[in-house]
Amino acid sequence: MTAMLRARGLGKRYRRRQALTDCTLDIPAGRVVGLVGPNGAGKSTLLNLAAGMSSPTTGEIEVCGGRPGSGPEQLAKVGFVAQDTPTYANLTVAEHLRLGARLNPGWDADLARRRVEHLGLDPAQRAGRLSGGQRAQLALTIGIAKRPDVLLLDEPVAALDPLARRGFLQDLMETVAEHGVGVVLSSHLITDVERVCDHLVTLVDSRVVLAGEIDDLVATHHRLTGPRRDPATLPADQHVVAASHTDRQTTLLVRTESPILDPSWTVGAVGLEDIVLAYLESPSAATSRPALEVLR
Ligand SMILES: Nc1ncnc2c1ncn2[C@@H]1O[C@H](COP(=O)(O)OP(=O)(O)OP(=O)(O)O)[C@@H](O)[C@H]1O
Repeated sequence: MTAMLRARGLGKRYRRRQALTDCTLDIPAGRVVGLVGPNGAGKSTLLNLAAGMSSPTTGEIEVCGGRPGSGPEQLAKVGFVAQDTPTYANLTVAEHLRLGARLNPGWDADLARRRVEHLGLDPAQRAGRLSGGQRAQLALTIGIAKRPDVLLLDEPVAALDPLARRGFLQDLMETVAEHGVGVVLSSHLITDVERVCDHLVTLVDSRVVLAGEIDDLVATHHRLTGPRRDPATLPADQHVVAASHTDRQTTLLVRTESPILDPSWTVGAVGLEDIVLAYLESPSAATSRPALEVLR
């Protein structure tokens, strides 16, 4: 099956700023991918490259088997809602939907109308008069109604209140279940990512430091607690992501595919948020070792 997103040595440089470095990814079709990382890590840069809004400085990227932005067929496959949720201030909600219908061959007018009704958006209201969250919902509605194979969403829930956020994520999951659309969404809310995504890509300082199926990532990371010990003495297949010590005790976050057999450790499970935070907190350690890629 054609990968939803495939990148090889992908890099993007803006003058003196390296925004994405040597990014290599293989994301299978139909996944819901959470793209996480600190401010300025390169998330929008990766989404813009995938949408064909900018071109790579180095390497290559394919989305649904095609080069981003390479023609009408490719453009129809990809829905993109940029971070600033672009809408036309002087066009009404209804005019946005008419424009969407005119520009997109696969437009689902019924879905768009139902979603606007459900959100309580006034079709006669100009987009410039909508609240930030309502504008985001309108942009998202257009992205979904286009019926793309892949939907790229740059911080889609950032402007939404908690109820609207939950509603949006539910709608998104329904769309995924009904139409099998793949999604890449960037977010700072790891709990949201854990709830709706099955695949994770973590960027730190322009590099991918952790990528893979979320279930696999959670299954291969463990918290070890035991008598104080130098992490360098661990077996080679136990990769230490984070370490903390008291006088007598050592606590480690390790990644390993193998069972932990050493009886001096108490082994505990680690949630996705703690795993991601550990990688974000130690960017130097993350960049000095190869990114973990767990693929089934
Ligand atoms: N058009 C541009 N011109 C120059 N530098 C840019 C441009 N776009 C992004 N950058 C730089 O590239 C780096 C990555 O930015 P990017 O917007 O991809 O980060 P991000 O992970 O999406 O951040 P955030 O979470 O704050 O949205 C940053 O250092 C940013 O300043």
